[in-house]
Parts: sequence; structure tokens; C-alpha cells
Amino acid sequence: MIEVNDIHKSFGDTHILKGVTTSFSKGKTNLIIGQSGSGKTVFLKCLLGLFTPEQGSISYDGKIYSEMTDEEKRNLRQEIGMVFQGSALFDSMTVEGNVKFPLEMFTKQSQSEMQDRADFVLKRVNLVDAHHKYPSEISGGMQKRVAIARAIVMNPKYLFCDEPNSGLDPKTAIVIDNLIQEITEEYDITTVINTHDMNSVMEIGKKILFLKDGLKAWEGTNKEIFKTENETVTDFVYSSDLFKKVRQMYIEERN
Ligand SMILES: Nc1ncnc2c1ncn2[C@@H]1O[C@H](COP(=O)(O)OP(=O)(O)OP(=O)(O)O)[C@@H](O)[C@H]1O
Repeated sequence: MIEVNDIHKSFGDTHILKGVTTSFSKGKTNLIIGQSGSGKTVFLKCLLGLFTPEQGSISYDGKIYSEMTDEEKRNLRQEIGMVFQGSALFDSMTVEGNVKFPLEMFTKQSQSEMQDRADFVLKRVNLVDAHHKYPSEISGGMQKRVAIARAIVMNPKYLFCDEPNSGLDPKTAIVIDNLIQEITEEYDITTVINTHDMNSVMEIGKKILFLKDGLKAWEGTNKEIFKTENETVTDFVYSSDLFKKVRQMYIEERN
């Protein structure tokens, strides 16, 4: 579980995060949504320890980050898996090389242990025939699977995904969303996903944090977001007339 308590982050005189308090549970897909520039990436970078908030605290399973020793921070980093926007695979390495990379960097495992683990995670993301291919030889959806396999190869407690669906067609995006959700539940990971994708919000938003101008404007589940009367949320989520009509029909059907 990750608990965020009143974090503030500024760049120079510009106050970006203005006191955000929330928590993200284990075994759940937690989504961060909000307009461009609302502070989602800055927030995610604070969770990753890449930015230090000037005020407030972030704790990982009860341990406050700013109070950790350097060694505890290093250990925490190894418990974090990251799926970057655009996959961020190493082009010069095969699929298998990409997946083994964190094991080679951070563990003392033997070649056969690394091979077993790489085989296991590649199978888990349903990639069995791509071990020796290069990223340029596989589709965007397959690249995402490799990125997910690499992110979970170290058995992380926390998984952060930045726009995991960017560049994917809607059908592949749903497959990737479902894969992230299954893995999150199966391995009891605290997963936090930064997204613009409303399909993801509806499909896997077990907890949704809506940021606006650096503040928490709303939080709740995908079921609650359908029913909320909060105008800031409805304006954002149901920005198209089609979505507004669908929501109206849904509410009328339920009444
Ligand atoms: N390193 C930085 N230095 C100065 N300003 C920054 C830095 N990183 C982000 N910002 C500013 O913080 C604000 C929020 O940016 P952020 O990238 O978090 O938005 P976002 O909600 O993730 O947007 P998008 O959905 O477009 O990715 C923006 O005004 C941005 O210019």
C-alpha cells in the first residue's frame, strides 16, 4: 500500500502539486486521470522518488520515504516495476535480453536462474515465440507485453505505468489493460497507472484519482464515476456528447 499525505511540489515560483492526499491499495489497479498539465506526471515522479516534494510525505507499506536510509531507498527501487510510455525497450537487445536486463543489473542469479525467470514472465504475458526477436521486429502490443514482463521480472511490490496504452489500437489496449489488472491481482501488487484512456478508467479503474490544477478534485471507483454528480469529473470524463448520452441512458436504466 502507498499512502500519500499532503504532498506539495513546486518548480521555482510555480506551485504544481498543491497538497494531494490519497492512498493506493495492494492488488488493485489505481488510476490517475486529469487534463494535460494537471500534474499527473509530476505526481507519479514523486511516487517514484524522482522528485522530492517540499512538503508532505509518501509511505510504502508504512515506511516514510523521506525517513528511509540510502540503503532502504535502494531496496525500495528494486521493489518497483515501471512500464514507460512507448515501452522504452533497448533496441539493440532481444526480447529476452530486455527482460533479463534488471536481473543482470540487480541480482546475482545464475544464467539458468535468469533464463527460468525470463521464460516464466514471458509466458505469463503470453509471449512464447518472441525470445530472440528484436523490438523492431514485433508489434506495438507485443512490445508492451515485453515491457510488462520486464517490469515484473524482479517480482515487484509496486508497479507504475505511464500511459501504458499510448499508441495502441482500442482492442489491443483492452488486452494490455486486462493483463495489467490480472498481474496486479495475481501477485498482489500496488499498481498505479497514469492514463488518458477512458476505456481503461471504465474497465480497470478499481480506484481513480482525478487531479485538477495540482489538487485532488475527486476519487472513487469506476462504478462511482458513472454516477457522480461532480461537474468537474463529468465535464472531463464525458467530454463528448456521445458519452454524455450513454451516461444518461445508464442512469435512467438504473432508476
Ligand atoms: N521538471 C520540470 N520543471 C519545471 N516544470 C515542470 C517540470 N515537470 C513538469 N513541470 C510542469 O508541471 C506542470 C504539470 O506537468 P505534468 O507533466 O505533471 O502534467 P500531466 O498532467 O502529466 O500532463 P500530460 O497529461 O500532458 O502528460 C506543467 O505545467 C509542467 O510544465
